[in-house]
Amino acid sequence: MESMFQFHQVHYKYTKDRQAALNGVTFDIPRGKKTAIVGPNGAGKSTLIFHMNGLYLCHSGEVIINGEKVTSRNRQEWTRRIGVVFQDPDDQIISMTVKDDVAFGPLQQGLSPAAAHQKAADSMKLLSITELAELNPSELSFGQKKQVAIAGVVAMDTDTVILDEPMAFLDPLGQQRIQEIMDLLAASGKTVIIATHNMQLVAEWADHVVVMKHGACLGSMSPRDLFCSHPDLLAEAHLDLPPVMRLLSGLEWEDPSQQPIRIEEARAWLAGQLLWKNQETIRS
Ligand SMILES: Nc1ncnc2c1ncn2[C@@H]1O[C@H](COP(=O)(O)OP(=O)(O)OP(=O)(O)O)[C@@H](O)[C@H]1O
Repeated sequence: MESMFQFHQVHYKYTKDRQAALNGVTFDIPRGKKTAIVGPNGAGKSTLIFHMNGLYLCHSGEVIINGEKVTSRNRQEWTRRIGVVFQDPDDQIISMTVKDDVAFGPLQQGLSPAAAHQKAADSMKLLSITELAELNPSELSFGQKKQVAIAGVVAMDTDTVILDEPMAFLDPLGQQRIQEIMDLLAASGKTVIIATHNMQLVAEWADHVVVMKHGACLGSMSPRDLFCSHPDLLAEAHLDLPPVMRLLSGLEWEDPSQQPIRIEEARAWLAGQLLWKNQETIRS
């Protein structure tokens, strides 16, 4: 599997007197797949994301994007080529109207104003936020601002889209719409990466998962391997099983000799039916 991102022993400290936010992080993220970065608060997920589009340069180690090392010379190119939706939309929204804000990224990429505004209109339609187009972003709710920030990145039509906590503050309909858009982006061959605390979303949606804690990568694997074979890693990162898997982990036979098949296999099979039904069938 080809890698879109390779992190090798990456270190990053915000200030000299504080603990490193990234402390020798090594992992790969596959190209053209759906990856989730998980971990408790302060694990370093957002800091990792800031390294994925050249916004931050690591203090030691290397970040390789699409086979090319990120340096001070090429970092700005990655900012145009990798679309990132920040956790806080207020860090991202800068224009006086929603439509200008959504068109900002395509304009920065060099599109004509007419082409950029067409991309913006298409993107707002996709997110069902066309009615917000003429408003000033400062008048919007947090969830609406998040949708505007996502529309701005979708309008850039980059090969890789990274979303930091894409579902935070969205209502169920808004969450469903964003998940559909994440699927649409992935189905068109893009690499889609999210940082999330939502383990059900990881189980249902991701092909690959990176587990972070205290600025270190504890593991990089498929969700199935994480949830079925490495519950120890979940516990170490203070993460929970998805609700369906929690239910299955309570499944016990009173007399183990009466078990029709091995309990681990039964759980894995059921999880496969409930969570990974759209993905390759679970190994028996
Ligand atoms: N601007 C900053 N200045 C100083 N320290 C920072 C800054 N931003 C983050 N940190 C520190 O870096 C570490 C990693 O933070 P980061 O935001 O990357 O974690 P996270 O996994 O995204 O957390 P969350 O799930 O809460 O969003 C934390 O210890 C945090 O306090």
